[in-house]
Amino acid sequence: TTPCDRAAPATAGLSHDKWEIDHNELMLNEELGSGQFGVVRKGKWRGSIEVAVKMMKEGTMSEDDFIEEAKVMTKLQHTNLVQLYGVCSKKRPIFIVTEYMKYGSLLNHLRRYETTLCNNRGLLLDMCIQVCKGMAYLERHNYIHRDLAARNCLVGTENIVKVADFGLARYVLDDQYTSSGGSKFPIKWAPPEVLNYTRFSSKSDIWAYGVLMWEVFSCGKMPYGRLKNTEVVERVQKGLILEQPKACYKEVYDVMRKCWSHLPENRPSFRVLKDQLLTISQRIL
Ligand SMILES: CN1CCN(C(=O)c2ccc(Nc3nc(-c4cccc(NC(=O)c5ccc(C(C)(C)C)cc5)c4)cn4ccnc34)cc2)CC1
Repeated sequence: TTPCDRAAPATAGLSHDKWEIDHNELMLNEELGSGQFGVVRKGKWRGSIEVAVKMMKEGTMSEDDFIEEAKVMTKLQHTNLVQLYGVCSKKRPIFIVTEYMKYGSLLNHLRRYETTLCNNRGLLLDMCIQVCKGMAYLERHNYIHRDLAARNCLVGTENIVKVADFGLARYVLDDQYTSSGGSKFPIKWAPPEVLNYTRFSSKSDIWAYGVLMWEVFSCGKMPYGRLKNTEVVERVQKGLILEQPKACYKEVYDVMRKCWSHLPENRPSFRVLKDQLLTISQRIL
């Protein structure tokens, strides 16, 4: 028998609905911030496990569909994915309980530690590779993120970076966020086929990953600066792409440009990208 090389899922041993967490086993502590769905708080589960708890504001999410999907999400387990431990769905608001990441979003981390990080290109490349590993795992499981960006990745101890909120975008009810014409739609991370037909795929995640790499090597700058969404759509349709960040290796920028190929089929897969980035990092580090 092959040794099970993965620790038993943290949700193992729960009630028969192993994705259901008993809210009596949760203790809520300080607020970590608020997102699309309302407040997120730090917490303790079963007295010792540090968790982040998203308290879903009523009417912000199609809850029943999400609870159904949570069963699948809890099975997605990788060192570079923020682990979904489960949900408290027996009462409203529902809670989404995940592993806790101590240093918050990658975007805020890049901005907070810009001076040290921006001079450590090896660390920036390592962060990109970690995100790529998490995304290659999702790609292997035919799972599309739909809102990959530095703001939706999280940083833990020892500069570990994990992809968060994968697939969650499908359950947002706010059409300012879901429709490509809406004010909250992540236009600057969207490829032409998403802007024109909202056609999401792992290849649209690849485009977003290219923008995430640009964010990392720009230490948290806003892509396309202060350009309005309409101006960005026009540029992307014309094939104009983001410029090479100052701190960026030439070979790394060449990888970004491949992620921004106009046609999805001309973009690399995360599996291929991971090997390319590892080869570059071995050559330059
Ligand atoms: C007062 N202190 C200030 C310093 N501080 C931090 O900087 C800080 C430290 C750790 C943090 N950790 C986490 N923070 C969050 C968190 C915090 C606020 C907002 C959010 N984001 C969301 O709730 C959210 C994100 C994306 C989406 C869509 C569907 C649009 C893709 C919907 C909702 C997450 C989630 N986490 C999951 C695991 N760990 C964390 C967050 C912040 C902690 C608080």
